[in-house]
Amino acid sequence: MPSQPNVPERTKRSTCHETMEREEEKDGIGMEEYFPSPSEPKPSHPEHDDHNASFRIFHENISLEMERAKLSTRRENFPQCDAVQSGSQGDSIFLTWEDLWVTVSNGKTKCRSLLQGLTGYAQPGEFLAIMGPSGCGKSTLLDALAGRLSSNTRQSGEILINGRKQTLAFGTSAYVTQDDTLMTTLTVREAVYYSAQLQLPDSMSRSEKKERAEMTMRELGLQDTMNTRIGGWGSKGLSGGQKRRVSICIEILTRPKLLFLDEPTSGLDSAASYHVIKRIADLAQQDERTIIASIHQPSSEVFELFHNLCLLSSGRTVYFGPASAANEFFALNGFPCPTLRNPSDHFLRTINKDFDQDIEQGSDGLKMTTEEAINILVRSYKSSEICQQVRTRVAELYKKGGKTLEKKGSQASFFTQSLVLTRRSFVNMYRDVGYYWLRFAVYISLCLCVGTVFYKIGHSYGSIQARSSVLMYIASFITFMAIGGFPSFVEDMKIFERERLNGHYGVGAYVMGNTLSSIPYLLLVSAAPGAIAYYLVGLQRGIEHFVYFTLLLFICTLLVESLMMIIASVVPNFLMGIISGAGIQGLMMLNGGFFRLRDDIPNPFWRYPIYYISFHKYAFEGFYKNEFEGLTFPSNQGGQPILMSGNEILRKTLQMDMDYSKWVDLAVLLGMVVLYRLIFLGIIKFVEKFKPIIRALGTISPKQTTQVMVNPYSTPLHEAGI
Ligand SMILES: Nc1ncnc2c1ncn2[C@@H]1O[C@H](COP(=O)(O)OP(=O)(O)OP(=O)(O)O)[C@@H](O)[C@H]1O
Repeated sequence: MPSQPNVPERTKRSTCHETMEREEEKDGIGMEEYFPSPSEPKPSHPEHDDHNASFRIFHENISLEMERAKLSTRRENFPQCDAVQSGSQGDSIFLTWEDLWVTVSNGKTKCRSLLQGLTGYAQPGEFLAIMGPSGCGKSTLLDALAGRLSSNTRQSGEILINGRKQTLAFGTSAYVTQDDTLMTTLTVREAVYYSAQLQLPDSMSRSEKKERAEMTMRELGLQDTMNTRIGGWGSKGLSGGQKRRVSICIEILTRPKLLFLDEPTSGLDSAASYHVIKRIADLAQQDERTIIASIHQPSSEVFELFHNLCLLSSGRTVYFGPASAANEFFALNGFPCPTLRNPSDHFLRTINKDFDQDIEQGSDGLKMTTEEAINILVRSYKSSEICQQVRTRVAELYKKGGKTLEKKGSQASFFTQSLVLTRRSFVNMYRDVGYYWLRFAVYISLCLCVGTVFYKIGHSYGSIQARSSVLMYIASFITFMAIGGFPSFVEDMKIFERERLNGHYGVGAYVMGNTLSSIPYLLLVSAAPGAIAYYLVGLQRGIEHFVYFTLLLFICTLLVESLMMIIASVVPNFLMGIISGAGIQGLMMLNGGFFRLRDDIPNPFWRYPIYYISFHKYAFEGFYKNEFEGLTFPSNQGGQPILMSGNEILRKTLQMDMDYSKWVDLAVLLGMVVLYRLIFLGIIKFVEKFKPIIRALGTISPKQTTQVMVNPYSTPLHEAGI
């Protein structure tokens, strides 16, 4: 039996791992009884002899499989696949993880282990399948390996990429997540083609990119749905399985060196599953890519495409090794797969403890609970030769080392990325009926209402009050309505996050595309409804006044959208985001100088910082100056008919800053738009940068782990000399 280095004293163990270990032991069945180590002499008994003989054969088979796996990675000259991959020979990626624990804490005392001391590897040319019952930790393992664990988790153990501690970010790997985050308004062809343009190098011609996109779509069986819109809530388009294939298609366009797939076959029928997995397995074998995928219920044909299998149950390794040897491992532990059952079904049924079921073991049909069966397999695996070989391979890969990963990301230029993103975002917006056309209709209706309520406002004394009200309504409420775009921004942010993490484009190009694409629409909603209100109300005549009015309305709407983009990047939740946005705007509106004149505000906090950073101050000033300057109104003071200039009203009655022109107000608002967009850029750029730091703060080093929650296999293999 392989000795486990540095097994700590039981007394030192923390509550969390202690409970877990006790769970393992409570069945009271020693694994040696079921799956003796080949190195241990056993009493001579015909049955034992048979068992030992088959056991030896099993280990020989496994050794052969492992050797075959090693040989495949020793091939020095990886084939050059095509111009796009441009990966120099030998720059493939291998991953090793050792004693990997992931925990979440549900409070001060409770701690739950999602992954418990996993060790394994994934190497070029191989497809590693992660299987196990729902909730066993497959996605958590993928997230941990891809460096994408959520911040409430704690990780310990070592994950090495090419034998070094380095991060996988922005295009060094691709990750097809469990959820399909796609632009619902695009057709399949558009979605894939835009992605190809974003990711593939400028040196490739448009037709080559198109060809690559079409070929990949055909490989994934999407040829009949190319012109179908993806669809989403309220507009049915593709089926779940078709969306899954679009997500995979987008990520394999550039043939990434390391590909993570979380349940790539969910929603697919068995034939589609086979073809999709076959394509991915081909990618691994022919192109020497490293593929790690979590899979539910593969058919036997699909199962045969896996090189290695990692079988998990409640975060523990039930088996890690050649997929072809898993059946024998189960059989030797007394859980042979019935002749007519698919091996993967059999494995999952044996280790799924979510449902009450009895498992029969061995030829005598000894009945036991699933929990007991899992404990037998987990212990048997830990002490087995194959586990030892996996650990040896991990140590070998560690010693072998490899290249430090270069920052990859998109191979298209900033200009191409910005252009494609602008175009894509524009297409997405104008096809979005709710965001675009419904909002437009509401703007038109509201402006018609404004026009009819304040129709032909005139120049009487009373029109001063009416003018102030209508302009205040336009400056605050009409611009406030830009908040309605928030759900689209949240969806955009989800797509951005996926594409950004997979290195499809840079943050700068995204912000540029996002800003440019919204300009035509915002100009339209400012000009058309604005013109209706302007002329029905009878605001000051003159093209200059109308142009200023439209420009100001446009800048204010752009500003509110920019504010909502910032909120969407921080609070990616519809309800919370809309409430936060409304709250901020309400605060700014209140302190913008209309509801209470600046000098009358008693609290200096509202009177100074908030008043000056409130964009409503500049919006009110701009609209008022544009309207009142140059007009005269009769005054009723003392019953004498005196004419009062608009400037006087602004200065004396409304206490507005008249030291600068209305164009300065417009310029300040434009500056605010730029500032808000820069803040948005900073957040999405630096939040990503800070994530590894936040994660690192949450990461417990192996040393701390031994102190805090003693881990039975905490010494790295290479340090242990394995
Ligand atoms: N960030 C987290 N915080 C709290 N619990 C988590 C977190 N991530 C995962 N879990 C829990 O860990 C367990 C494993 O989750 P995971 O998503 O890895 O399972 P899975 O094997 O991929 O399941 P499925 O096949 O159903 O997708 C689940 O019980 C889940 O609730």
